[in-house]
Amino acid sequence: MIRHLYRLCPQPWLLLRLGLLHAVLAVLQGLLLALLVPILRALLRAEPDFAAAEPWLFTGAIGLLVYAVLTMIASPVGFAASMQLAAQLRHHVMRHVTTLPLGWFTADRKARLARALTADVGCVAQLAVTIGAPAITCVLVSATILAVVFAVDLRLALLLLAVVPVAYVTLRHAGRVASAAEIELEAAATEIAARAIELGQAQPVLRAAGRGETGGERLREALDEHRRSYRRGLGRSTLPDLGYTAVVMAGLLAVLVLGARMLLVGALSVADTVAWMVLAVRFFEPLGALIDLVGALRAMDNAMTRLEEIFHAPALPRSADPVRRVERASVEFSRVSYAYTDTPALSEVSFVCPPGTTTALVGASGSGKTTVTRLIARFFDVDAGVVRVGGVDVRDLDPEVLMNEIAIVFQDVYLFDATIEENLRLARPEATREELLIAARAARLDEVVERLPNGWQTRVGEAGAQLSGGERQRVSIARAFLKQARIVLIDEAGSALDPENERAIGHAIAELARDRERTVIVIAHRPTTLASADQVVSLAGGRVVETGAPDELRRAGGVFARLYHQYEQTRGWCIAARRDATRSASP
Ligand SMILES: Nc1ncnc2c1ncn2[C@@H]1O[C@H](COP(=O)(O)OP(=O)(O)OP(=O)(O)O)[C@@H](O)[C@H]1O
Repeated sequence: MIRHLYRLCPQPWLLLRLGLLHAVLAVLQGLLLALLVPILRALLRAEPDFAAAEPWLFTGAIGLLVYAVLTMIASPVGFAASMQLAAQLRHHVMRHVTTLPLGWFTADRKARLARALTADVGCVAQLAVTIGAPAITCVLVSATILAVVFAVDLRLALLLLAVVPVAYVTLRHAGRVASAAEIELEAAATEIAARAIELGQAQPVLRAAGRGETGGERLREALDEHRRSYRRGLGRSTLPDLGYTAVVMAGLLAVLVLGARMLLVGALSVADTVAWMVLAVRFFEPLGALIDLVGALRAMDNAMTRLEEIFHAPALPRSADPVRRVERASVEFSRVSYAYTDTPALSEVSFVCPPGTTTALVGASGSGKTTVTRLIARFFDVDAGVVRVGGVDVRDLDPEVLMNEIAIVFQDVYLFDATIEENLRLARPEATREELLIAARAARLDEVVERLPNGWQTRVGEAGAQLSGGERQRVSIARAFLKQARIVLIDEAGSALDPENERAIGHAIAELARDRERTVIVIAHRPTTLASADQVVSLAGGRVVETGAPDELRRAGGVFARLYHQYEQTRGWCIAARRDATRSASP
């Protein structure tokens, strides 16, 4: 367990100091109790010898003073160690998960991550101090008393020692049972977290289906299972816990009976018998307390194992000598294949986007367009082939350099619950006010900001809920401008936006593409975006079926021509529908 903790906590100095402090306190406590032997021998006799007891009493008083001071020091050290450990662990986990491929983030793993950052880190940081330290004290107090008794009376020491292996075996068994119960309970708690997240995310769907109130069955099942796990765990732990307590109590009873018998037969003096009884009680008392600590220690060990599982999730490999400069903003796919599961999402995909051009990716739903953009941003690594940015394999590029070169405009833009300015500055925190305004103007975000009650300081709400989908996308496009990334990946909204957002976003994308320094790759749905692209890459079933200039492909009458026709028709219907709606609304 200590090795476990050391592996997880790379700077364990505070913890080490705390452990040492508690070890000293425990040994001191044992030695102070040992003073009882000479003190009682001097005082419990027909004519008490105060002079003989005096130096021991004085030593005891000094010892108690030192003990009190060390106890006072231990408390803030424990608090600081717990805080430091929690901060280190959380930092460590967060740094690692940012290097994981996006495929790692399944719903269950996200729930596990949430539990790891809250419950597991909290458990390790708190228990290492509140349970680890008392456990050291319990073991060392008993060990010191045993050593003292060895020095005073070998027979009594051997008697105490005889209890230790039996207690150890029963304690180990109780610990194992508690550990298994904790693992089961934590799995049930993680399931609750996953179902709660799912219930929150699925609210719009459930309400649309009229099941807003009844849609929580899966969460209810998870809660019931948690309750059952808890009960099962309690049931399983009761007997081993009682077994251990019985061993300790039996040991204490045997020792007390033997002490009384030795007194009666004259083998022990009254003073030694009283000292022996006190030492025996103080030997067994901490041993007995270990049963309450062992469950918590096992829980802490399990939490560390779960944290380690996250650390063992393989990060995207980093080149030992990464390329730190991208010369050209070109993007190239060379016979790229990729599969999320068994079915390939992309097969042998090849195309080139020269620097400063705009490439429109088209294809039916599920044809692999989003996967292409994810591979450029290296959310995952290809199974075969190579993705190159500026002529360099993205796996050889420094991840930070790659991310600096790329800006992504998703269809569903996630905004943080902060002000609109803070959300924009995420792209470049050091940007000047002037740069912020230029980016906002280019993305037509300035019109949105003007309308908001607190302008730039308006909070956008959780996940940006205060803004419409189109407005959120404008924030995302403004981020791309502000970042001055040379490669921009855009997933244009497929569903119809309101006319104002549609016009604004159309202009903003055209503005992005106008810059001849910038390479734009857009999953395009709007005929104007398609028509203005330098080239079109048509995908079907994860393969490239056509590449060429939009006009050429329209004349060729293939996949692109069909899709283009469909998009035009959809737009036509939308415009007609809007016109009808406007007419019927007018008096
Ligand atoms: N995270 C994932 N896990 C498993 N399979 C996935 C995942 N994401 C996409 N796929 C599968 O990979 C294939 C390509 O998906 P992709 O999202 O790239 O298509 P797309 O052309 O962007 O579709 P759409 O236009 O509907 O967004 C599909 O068969 C899809 O089901």
